[in-house]
Amino acid sequence: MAAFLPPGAHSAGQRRGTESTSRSVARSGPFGPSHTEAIEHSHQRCAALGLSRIERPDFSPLGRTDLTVARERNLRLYSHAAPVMEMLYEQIVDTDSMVVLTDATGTILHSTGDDDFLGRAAKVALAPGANWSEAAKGTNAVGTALMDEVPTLVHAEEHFMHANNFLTCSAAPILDPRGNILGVLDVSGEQRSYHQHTMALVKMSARMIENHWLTDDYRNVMRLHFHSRVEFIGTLMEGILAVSPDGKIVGANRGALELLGLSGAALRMHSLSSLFGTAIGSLVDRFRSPLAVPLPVEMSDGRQFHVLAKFNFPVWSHPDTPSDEARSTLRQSASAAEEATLRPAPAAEPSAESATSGLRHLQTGDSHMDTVVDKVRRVLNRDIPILILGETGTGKELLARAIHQDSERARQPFVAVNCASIPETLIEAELFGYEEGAFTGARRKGSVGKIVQASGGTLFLDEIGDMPLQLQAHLLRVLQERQVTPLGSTKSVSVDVSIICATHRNLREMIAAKQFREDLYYRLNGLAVKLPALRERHDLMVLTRRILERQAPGKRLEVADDVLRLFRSYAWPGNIRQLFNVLRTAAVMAAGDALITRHHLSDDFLDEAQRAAAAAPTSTADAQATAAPAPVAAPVVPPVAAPHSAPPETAMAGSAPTEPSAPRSLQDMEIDAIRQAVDAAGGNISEASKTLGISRNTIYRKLRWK
Ligand SMILES: Nc1ncnc2c1ncn2[C@@H]1O[C@H](COP(=O)(O)OP(=O)(O)OP(=O)(O)O)[C@@H](O)[C@H]1O
Repeated sequence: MAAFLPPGAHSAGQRRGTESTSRSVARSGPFGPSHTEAIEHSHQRCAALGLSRIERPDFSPLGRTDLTVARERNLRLYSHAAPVMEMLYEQIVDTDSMVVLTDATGTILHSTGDDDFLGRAAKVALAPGANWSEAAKGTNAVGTALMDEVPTLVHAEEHFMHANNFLTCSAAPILDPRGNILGVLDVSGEQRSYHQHTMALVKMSARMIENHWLTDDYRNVMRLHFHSRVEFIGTLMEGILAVSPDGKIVGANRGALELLGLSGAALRMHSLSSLFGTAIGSLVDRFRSPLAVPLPVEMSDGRQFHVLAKFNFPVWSHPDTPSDEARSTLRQSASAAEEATLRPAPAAEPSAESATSGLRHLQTGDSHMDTVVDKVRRVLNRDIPILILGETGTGKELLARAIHQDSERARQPFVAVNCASIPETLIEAELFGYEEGAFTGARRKGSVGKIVQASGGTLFLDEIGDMPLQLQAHLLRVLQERQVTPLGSTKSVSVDVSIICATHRNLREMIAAKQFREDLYYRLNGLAVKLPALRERHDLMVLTRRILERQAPGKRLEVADDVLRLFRSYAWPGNIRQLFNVLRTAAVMAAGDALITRHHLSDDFLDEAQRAAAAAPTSTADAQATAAPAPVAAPVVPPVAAPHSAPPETAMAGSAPTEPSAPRSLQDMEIDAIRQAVDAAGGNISEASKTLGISRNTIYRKLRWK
């Protein structure tokens, strides 16, 4: 008997089905044998985990703050997914259904759907904040799609927990161009609302999000749009490859993997010439013209595709770019060596990416940040592991990316692993990879793991403090031996990765509490730098301007004085991420207006900021003096909020008029004057330099923290 029932024949069967065990899942139900097999495997996993089928729904979703943090962490995913979710919902409106977006751990970030159904769904915790991983909810489309990493339908009684049997759910994982899971898109509905087209819609929608993500990630490198049928280029069915300036394949969408029949890891071994027998120079030549038509190419096994190249990088017009003549000679036989010849000299080609994302872009007038950047620059390319400390949202990942971007490894992958967001049981496999069939639930073909994926490039281990203790020993071994042995394998793979770690935790305290290995700590901590909290920074204005310019390019949005005062008095617990979110909303709300006022701020933020301002009549700078933040860029973990440890600059910052006046040096007063001028000029250093009658360089020099 099928444990699930075809649409329409639900009630009696459903009651019968509630008594079934995993063995009673259909041998071959209406959805086909491979579907049935996947559900059976999932049920076995759930049974092995000791889950109960009659468990009551877990109503302990994330608290509001944790959900906010989860949402903020996944803001980029949501910004790509939101319009697609809306469109998807339009297709299923009034069908007792909802659209769900989860993060990579299965935590629901957002949902949209029919009101009645949202109410029913909430009764089984199918609502934002709840986690729908298999370990939490048993077999379900989101959790099982995350385990199997493929689009997954779970219908009615196929759900492991009986409470969920009224649902039919179609979910597709959303992957980034390097194959990392970003989250899951799901349509869940009343099981009677099952429609066979739903899964196709979900898959197409996930693909749309992935394609947007890829285009966004690689807007500064060449993108190849291809298909075996020329009319499919530009549709959701097309393959997209991202090609680095030296011809390496650095990213691919799902369509590309399917069309080429290659895994992401296999594709990364290819270059443009080994794949399509063509060199990047010839594509640049051909597709420089907007009228160029797709180029037919042939793979070494005889398969034919049509290729359209898109690029917008200035690097190709650089004088060092080979001449057309040189290119045409090289074009005769496109080998990897030739591509290397085509590569412009590294020193002469700052890519468009690095033009907006390198370390210098983090220097926005805050002397703490200048010190951090200065320290980091000194160890760049020296094979010294960097440990980035700082509160959540202070820009740790951004700094790590900037370090990679400015390093000699910039052309190689930057692979980020968030040790806190991967379930503990999966971190080991995720990092070190695994052989085919290494453990239950492993993908059939095995996986190379993030360390190997980062080979030649940078591995960013975010939230390293959350890495389980036994894995710390494994990681230490890998770092010492520079060899990885995938789970279930006896063969080691040599790796060359630059390591950057980050954490908001106090690792020293964790070492004292035996939660973090001291030997690993010293291995990871070649240089520790601490990013200042936003409330400690003195470039709020510049950051605000910069973020607004990004959010509303060319609109020259200004911020009303009282809003700026509010910003300055607020403590920004979510740091730059929170500022970014507040401004993002404000920029949208202010569409058509030139000035951001309180009306454009979300009520939530306004309430909180006003309350904070009322409670603390002095400025944030005053607050800094009392909060005594930790010194920046300390060699090892500095004591967070250690009393009386304020660095000299903090003391300066605390010298607002309301502060009981301690004797101040001429130098302090000079710096105050500069800060005021920079602030009055809205962060515009040139303008401030004119007002003060000193050069821009002098301003930068004076503001640098010594
Ligand atoms: N200097 C900056 N200029 C503009 N935006 C920034 C800056 N620093 C950080 N941001 C933005 O703030 C957000 C958070 O940054 P990021 O993810 O790097 O912080 P984090 O410290 O790694 O956070 P978490 O600890 O939660 O992982 C991102 O949207 C990032 O683009």
